[in-house]
Amino acid sequence: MSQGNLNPIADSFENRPSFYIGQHDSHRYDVLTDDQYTHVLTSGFQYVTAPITNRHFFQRVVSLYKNYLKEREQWVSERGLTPTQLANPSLPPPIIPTLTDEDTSLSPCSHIGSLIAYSSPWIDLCSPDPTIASISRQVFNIEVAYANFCGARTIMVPGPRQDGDSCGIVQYARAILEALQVAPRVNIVIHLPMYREPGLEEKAQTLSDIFNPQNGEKEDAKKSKEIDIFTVWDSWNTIRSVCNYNVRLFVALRIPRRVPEKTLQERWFSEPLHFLTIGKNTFQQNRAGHPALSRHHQDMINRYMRLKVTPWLILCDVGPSAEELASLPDSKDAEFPSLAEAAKATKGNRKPHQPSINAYAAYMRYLERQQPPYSNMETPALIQFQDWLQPPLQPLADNLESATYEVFEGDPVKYDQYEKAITEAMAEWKELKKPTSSATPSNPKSDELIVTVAGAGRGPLVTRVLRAAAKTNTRVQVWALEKNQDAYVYLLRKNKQDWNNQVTVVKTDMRGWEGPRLRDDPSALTKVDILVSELLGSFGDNELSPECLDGIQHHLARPHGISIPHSYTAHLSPISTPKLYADISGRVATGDVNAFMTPWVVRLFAIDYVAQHVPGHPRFQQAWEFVHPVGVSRIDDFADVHGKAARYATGGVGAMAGSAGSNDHNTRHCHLTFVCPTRGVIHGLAGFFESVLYASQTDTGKEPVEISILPDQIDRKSKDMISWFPIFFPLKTPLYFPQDSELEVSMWRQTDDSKVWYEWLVEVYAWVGPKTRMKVGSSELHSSHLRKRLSNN
Ligand SMILES: C[S@@+](CC[C@H](N)C(=O)[O-])C[C@H]1O[C@@H](n2cnc3c(N)ncnc32)[C@H](O)[C@@H]1O
Repeated sequence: MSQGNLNPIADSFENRPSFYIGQHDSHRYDVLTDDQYTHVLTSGFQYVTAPITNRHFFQRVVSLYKNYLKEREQWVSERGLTPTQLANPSLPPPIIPTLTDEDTSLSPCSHIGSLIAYSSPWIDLCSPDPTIASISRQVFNIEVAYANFCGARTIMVPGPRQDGDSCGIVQYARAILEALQVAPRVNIVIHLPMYREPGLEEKAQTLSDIFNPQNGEKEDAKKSKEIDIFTVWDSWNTIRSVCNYNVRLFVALRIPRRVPEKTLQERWFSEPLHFLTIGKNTFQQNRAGHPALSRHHQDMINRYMRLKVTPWLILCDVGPSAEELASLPDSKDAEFPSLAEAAKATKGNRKPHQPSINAYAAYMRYLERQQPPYSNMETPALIQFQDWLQPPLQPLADNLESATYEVFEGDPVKYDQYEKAITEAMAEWKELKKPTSSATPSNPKSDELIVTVAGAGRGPLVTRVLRAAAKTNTRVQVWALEKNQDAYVYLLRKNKQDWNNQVTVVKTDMRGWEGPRLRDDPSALTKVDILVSELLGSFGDNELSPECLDGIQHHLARPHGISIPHSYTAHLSPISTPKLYADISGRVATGDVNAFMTPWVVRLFAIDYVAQHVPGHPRFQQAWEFVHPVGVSRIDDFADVHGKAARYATGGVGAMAGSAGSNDHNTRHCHLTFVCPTRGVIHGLAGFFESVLYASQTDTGKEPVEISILPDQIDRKSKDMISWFPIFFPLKTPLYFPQDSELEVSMWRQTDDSKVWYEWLVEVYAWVGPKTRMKVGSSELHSSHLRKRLSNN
């Protein structure tokens, strides 16, 4: 027998996502009684579905419709209606009367919150027959309103039975939109298969099957042999688009018997999944005859369970069956079991009449324990950040708070990489026997390197500079510059307490700094040998690192001076992210009118990268690059001639109307082509950056020291680095693209000399012949509202 393990690093202490397992019976027509409900819970489930109406209501609706058909015949025989008059669409339609207590066993009970109300599968909201469609909508509205009255929080609605019939799907979508208004508090969850898997079609008979069976046969004949695995997603996309990405609209995804290809799995991963439903026929039997899921199923479920809001699981038609529940003994009898019952129960190590644990639920519990434990990147705090929109920091315009610096400092990976880069730079400085800027005519052999940390914050990079110097046995004079007056106080204190007063702390904007002074002769200015800065944003240059470094690079010793970082690049990839789109739409509705014109910092998670990697067109593509120091700077040349106090003017007009063009060298433009073999919809562009902190100057084969937040590079270049989340450039309107399309992304980094901002546009081209592309869609030109000011006042 296994003993409880008290070792906190033992397996049993590792955290994993929890499974919340429910039970659904497609042949259940009434809400479970209290005893039945308890029975299901003790069989290993945590919640159940409950039909909103029962067979009595179904019969009533069927009779009503039959009577209506008879009535129409009477209109012909008794009132003499001609076929033309009978076809008049203004003839009275059948109206479903309100529910009676015989029509439903759902009521506002204490556990209503743990019941998932299930709307009737026999209606057909997509029916081409206007009468059946009308009856279906009426039934649906009656059910939704009643479940809402009872206090149900979630209503599950069987999805359309077929895709591709645009008329039916749009009718269905409209009905869902109405239901969201009828029930203003509940979540509506559409129960859909991942794809139309042959043999797993919905079996429940609908009004259309009863009254218009020939329509169904026609549809069957239309079905092609080839399976298009994206048709269900197409239907879902129509439904949620008609419902304006309502945040109360979710998917219950039926897990198929055959796990589909990754592209489809990822597409559903990005959608608002509330439930994963698994039918009995998805399970296989293992050698011992117990239910089990294939490795592919396990991997897919494990992935979906990593979502911030983990989907709930519903096992369908796996028991306890309606018959078993109907034959439960009276709860009083249960207290007095027969001898045979008592003996059986003792054998099964349970109380008499206590049900045995359901084999399917037990297997799911086993899978719950088999999930990989949460990794370092899945701490509760980091999980909370998933898909959470933050406006980007503006460290130049705003002064950061201590707590924000503390968050930066919590990530050792960034600082380790910086330390590595500084160490290499110092070591190679010696190896290459470069002169130092501390050398003077009176002390020409001075080997002290002048190192400046520009934008020192609370000083973590200064500490790393000192460590690198100690490691490489390099004598240094360190300067720490910071424009944030509060952080400056912190730096002064740190200098006394931790750095032994060996750092010169200056409160200044780096662009206005006079430069370092010689220790031997403080009246003389000198140059910087190594300039360390970390002014990088999620898109590299979006926190104005290029402009800030422009203003200090003239202090760098030429030709030997080194900037760490040496360079940085911005990268893009188009993404589907319905949840972020819904979130941003909600912000616009509540007054943030520029939410779609804001590049958001966000830990992208429930997203689908729609572009595939093909030769010449990777999934993540570089937008542009900045390299430091810049070899020629007109401002620096001007200052050399006229002195720093003289104001540089180009005398020209830059690329922007009204600008002089003094910052035009920091504008950028890119035009990128992404290839999408499968169809889909995009909601914006994911942005990333990488940076070469230091590239060896001695050994050309040596790997540069880099940091990267690119999903396909981060593990190689700076594993587990959490200092930066990606950036998201949203699109105001979701942009649909057909299969075999190309997404052409244009982006600009713009400046008018006083501000910097981004503009972006996406166009869709579809291949319509071996050599012909046709433009089939475009976004509008977006321009970032949060323009970064180049001055901090
Ligand atoms: C992203 S923080 C990095 C802070 C610190 N180096 C670290 O790694 O924790 C950037 C810092 O640069 C400072 N900063 C930004 N622009 C500056 C400028 N033009 N002159 C001086 N400091 C600046 C900000 O106040 C902030 O403290």
